[in-house]
Amino acid sequence: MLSAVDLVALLLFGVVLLCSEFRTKWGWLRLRKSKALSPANTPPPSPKPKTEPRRKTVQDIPGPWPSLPVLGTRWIYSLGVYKMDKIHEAYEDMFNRYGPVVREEALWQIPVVSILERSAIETVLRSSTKYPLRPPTEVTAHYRQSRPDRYTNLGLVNEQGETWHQLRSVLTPELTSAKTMLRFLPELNTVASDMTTLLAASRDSNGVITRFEELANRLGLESTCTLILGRRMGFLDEKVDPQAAKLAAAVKVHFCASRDTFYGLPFWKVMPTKAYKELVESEETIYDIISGLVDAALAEEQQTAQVDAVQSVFLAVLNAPELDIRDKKAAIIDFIAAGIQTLGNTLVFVLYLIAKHPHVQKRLYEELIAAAPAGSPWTAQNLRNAPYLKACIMEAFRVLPTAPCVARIIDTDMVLSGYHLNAGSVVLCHTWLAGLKESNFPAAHEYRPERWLNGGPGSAATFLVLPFGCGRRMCPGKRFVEQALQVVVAQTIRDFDVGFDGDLGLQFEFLLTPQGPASFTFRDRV
Ligand code: HEM
Repeated sequence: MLSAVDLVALLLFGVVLLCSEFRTKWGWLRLRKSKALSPANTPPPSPKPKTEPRRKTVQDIPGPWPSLPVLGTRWIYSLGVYKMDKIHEAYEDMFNRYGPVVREEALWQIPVVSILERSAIETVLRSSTKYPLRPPTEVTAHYRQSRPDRYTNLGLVNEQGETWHQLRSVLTPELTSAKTMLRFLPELNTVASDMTTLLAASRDSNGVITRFEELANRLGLESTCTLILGRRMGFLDEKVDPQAAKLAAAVKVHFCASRDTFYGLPFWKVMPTKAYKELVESEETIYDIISGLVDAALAEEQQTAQVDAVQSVFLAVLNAPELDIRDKKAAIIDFIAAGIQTLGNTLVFVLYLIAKHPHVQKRLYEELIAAAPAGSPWTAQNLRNAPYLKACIMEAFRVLPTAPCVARIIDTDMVLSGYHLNAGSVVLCHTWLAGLKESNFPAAHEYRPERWLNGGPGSAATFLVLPFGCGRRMCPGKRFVEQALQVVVAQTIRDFDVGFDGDLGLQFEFLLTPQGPASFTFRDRV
């Protein structure tokens, strides 16, 4: 039994820990930035006339209340006000309650500002500097720091500044290159055709596949591995590969644990909570499985010494002279892990929206068979002749994006929707919810791919439909994902009439995900 003194000591210990190395990284950044702008370092302001209204600051932004000492307002997700797996609904509700700017407070009562107005989103995203800052997933950063045997840095997703820039310039040129994607296209055709064979084989007698999301994740894994490792892995074989299932499950747990530690109360910083333990376990499973794949690919590479056209990303990463082998391995692991669920989710959303709009599916099918009759491959030219296909995918990104907002730590002071924010503030740009406002897109809640034809919907799209983020921190997988989706959706719609009964539910798992089981029907085209 703990005595009162023990309890007080424990409490003090917790507070000391929280105050020291476990303090939120962006909190320090914010303090550093604000110090540079503090009165001691800036010339005294010129006296203002008494009548001038007081300028509104971050403290004036409305939001959930009360903000608890140290813990801020994160309790709203832990104490039942909002559900952790429905955070997308929580933001919609908060914007309805408080208006287009909402302030939450993270640990240490650091403000996290959510914005909905197009002009405000544009101001933040336009102000991109040399090293744009995105708030790190602190829990991953914390875990990686505890494993120097595996990681020398926090990885491309979580690093900032010079280190991020160095990783980005060394690791991504091959992945983002148009040439790489062109060389990859024939291989992608075989992946897509294996996917449709798998779909045909997985149907019941009514053509129904009850857990289509699992097959979509296998497609994400197979196509990403083929691109990153330069070889086929067999994850689309009819028999479920236990390793693929384990990996996909670990990625899901990883996203959920990241969500729970990000939005929940930050006790994981002082003791290993359930979410933290899940994160560590999933991170290790992902590392071990992908590391095994990388080692096998490396061994094969040395035996055959072949330089295949589709091995360019793998070789480019492995041959990067500036990097430690731990960095190379971690980068390959991160790329593969980044591709599984993101691509899988997006495929479910795109096919769902097409299935729910038969006139869209009909028009798309007609375009596809005209561009590439059944049996012919998807070439760059065929795909150029399929603008409606691209419009269907783009509109799906607007209506149901996998990444519903873009996060930034602003690096200059700015005025957003009338509030003055200091450099160092964390801002969440809610591009998805903004893209569903009538003022930005007419008939905003309707799935209308036509709006993307003939020049597209104009300026509203530039900063609101950003499925891959924007600027220098934009997703390096963008080109690959766009091409993979085009080929797989084209192949699927050319081979099957796709149907979906009812409505697809949504879950928030750090990403927007379909709430399984997602039941699709795939009927052969006659
Ligand atoms: C549908 C699939 C995907 C979606 C919707 C998606 C979305 C995003 C978004 C929104 C960001 C943040 C961008 C920003 O802050 O401006 C991002 C970053 C990133 N993504 Fe993706 N992604 C997808 C697939 C992939 C794939 C396949 C890879 C790897 C091959 C990948 C690797 C990364 C990396 C490494 C970053 C961090 C980039 C940096 O900070 O410099 N993603 N992604």
